[in-house]
Parts: sequence; structure tokens; C-alpha cells
Amino acid sequence: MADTADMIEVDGVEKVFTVRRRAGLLRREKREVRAVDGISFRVARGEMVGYIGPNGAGKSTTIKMLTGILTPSGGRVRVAGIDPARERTRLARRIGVVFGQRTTLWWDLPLKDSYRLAHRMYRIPDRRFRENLDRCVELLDLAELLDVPVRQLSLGQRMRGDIAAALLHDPEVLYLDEPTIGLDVISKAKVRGFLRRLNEENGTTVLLTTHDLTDIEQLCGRVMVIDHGRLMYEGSLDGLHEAGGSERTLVVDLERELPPMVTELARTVRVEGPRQWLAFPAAQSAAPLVAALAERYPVADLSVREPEIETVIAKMYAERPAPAPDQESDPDPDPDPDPDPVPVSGG
Ligand SMILES: Nc1ncnc2c1ncn2[C@@H]1O[C@H](COP(=O)(O)OP(=O)(O)OP(=O)(O)O)[C@@H](O)[C@H]1O
Repeated sequence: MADTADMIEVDGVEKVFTVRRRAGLLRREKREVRAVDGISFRVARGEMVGYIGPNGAGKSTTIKMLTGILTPSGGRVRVAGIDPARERTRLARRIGVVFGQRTTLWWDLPLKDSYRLAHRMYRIPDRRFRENLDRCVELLDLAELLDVPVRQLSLGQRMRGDIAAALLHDPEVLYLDEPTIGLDVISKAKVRGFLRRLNEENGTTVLLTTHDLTDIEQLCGRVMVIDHGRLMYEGSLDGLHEAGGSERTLVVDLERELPPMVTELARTVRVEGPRQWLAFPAAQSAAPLVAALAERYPVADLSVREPEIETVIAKMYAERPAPAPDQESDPDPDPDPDPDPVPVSGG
């Protein structure tokens, strides 16, 4: 069972939450939120897949079902051949989880103490623990941070610390929920480089949730898009850009104020003083556009902006019927009634 080619199997999975909310002074009414509404997908062993969608789409709920923190309301989930909800502790030894917004490290203790606890909790053989820790310390640049209490770490340092903690027990599957959120460019590059290497060298299967399309572009061969609890797209990132007709934006600083620039490769969508914004198809390279503009206009500086995931998905939606009202995302859910910590600290 454990050597199945598909590391993650999800068949017709649903998760329905019942939310109580005030409806008048004394009355409270119950409402169902279909956070995940019948999704099916596979992730092969050693694959690195992006799982994206707007806020409230159902990404975290899916990941929680894949760890066993949440039990599906319907459908079937298997990870490494294990039913996560039934055998959560057994599965915890085979998976690693990083929630970008929530640390699994001990806040008041030096970073290395959290690692020592993981060593004991997962009963990692001493030699294996040392090798894994040494590798993470080297590749994630943690040497200077091991003695620092976690609460004193910057967000980027803490994130690298969390990623290391999730990997000390050699998980075959790693779930990453927004691992680059709020990080500066250098920290993002470090995290992405590390993940690429981990996947190549260890064959770790990675499911990556992110709002940053550059994470997907640099790491994932395949992307799945979820919205209103349903899978809307599965394929390459380029295919997604095509399906959504999405555009990137070239921001051009000219040496002086000029009328809107004209080129057949893009549309000038905004002009503010000497700065102009040009939209062009996201699947197209910016190089010919840059060359064409530089030939005709006094260009001082340039940058390219990637489309927002929300915009790409909104464009895909323009062609589809609106979702039923009871599937709209809930602006005021129970904050987080999950009683359990994520498996890395609870397994
Ligand atoms: N414990 C809960 N109780 C009630 N509703 C919930 C609960 N957890 C999530 N929801 C609702 O389920 C839907 C999906 O939420 P989920 O957190 O999975 O979305 P997400 O795609 O991870 O969003 P984000 O990008 O904002 O983290 C939302 O409408 C959310 O309000």
C-alpha cells in the first residue's frame, strides 16, 4: 500500500462546517459553509504541485484534511496509503507541515530546543537527526540563529526555522501553506532554492499553497486552482495564464513626461507623470516589448509585475455562472475552532 505511485489521493472530498451566527437580539441561526465541495486529485510521489486560490477558497481546509487534523464530511483521502483522519499519529511520522502564519516552534525557547524536542517526539535516530539538522542549518543559514529564542527571530528567520523543524524526521510529503508570505526578496529566494533542492535530492513530495505566482513558476510543474471549494483548473502555470487570459504589467519610468506610449505588443493602461504602465499577455516574454520600447522612447527604468492570483481567477470566472449564494466565502467564521495543534508538534 505504501509504495503506491500516488502519494496523495483525494476522491470526491467534502468538508462542511456548521456556523452559528446572530440573527437578531436573541436568535442564532445555523448556516452551512461548504469549505470543500467535492474535489478529486492525485499527487504523484516526488511531485511538487501548487495549490492556489483566493482567500476562503478552501486551501487550508484541504491541507488540514490531508494531515488528519480535520475529518472530511464526505469522500476519500489517502496519503502514503494512510487514511489521515483514522491514523493521524502514524501519518505524522511521514509528513511535514509548515503553516506560514502559525509557528510550530516553541516561542520562548532557543530554536535548537524545538529541534531537540522534535528529535525525542519523533524518536529520530541520533545519527539521522544530526545529519538532517546539519543539512538544514547549512542550507537554510541557521547557524547563527540556533541559540536565539524564537520570539526574537524575524519572520524570514522564523520561517526557515519552521521549515527545518518540519524536515528533521525525513517526511516523504511536505505541505507548505504560504511559506514565503511576508518575506523579503532574499529570504524568498533562499526558501525557494532550499525547497527545489529538497525535492530534487530527497524526492520529497510537496504540496505548496501560496498567493505568490512566482513561487509556483519557480517550483511547481503543475498547479491546481480551487475556488468556492471546487477545483477549477489543473495543469501548467502557462496554461492557467492562457485560460484566464491574464496579463503582466510592465512599469516604465521615462526620462520625462510623454503621451501614452504606443506599441503593438502591449496596451498602455495608466500614465502618471513620467511613469507608464503597459499590460501584455502573461504567457508572453517581456523581452521583445522592452526592446521595442527602449528603441523608441527614453527609458530610465523598468520592472515587471506579475498578475495577482485573484485577478487570474476572476477572469476565469467571467466565463462561468456565479456560484450559489450558500457557497460564498464566509467573512466571519469561527476564528479557528480546531482543538489540535498541527501534527509536527502533536504527532
Ligand atoms: N473551522 C471553521 N469553521 C467554520 N468555517 C470555516 C472553518 N474553517 C474554514 N471555514 C470557512 O471555510 C471556507 C474555506 O476556508 P479556508 O481557510 O480553507 O480557505 P483558504 O483557501 O485557506 O483561505 P486563505 O487563503 O484565506 O487562508 C471559508 O469560507 C472559511 O470561512
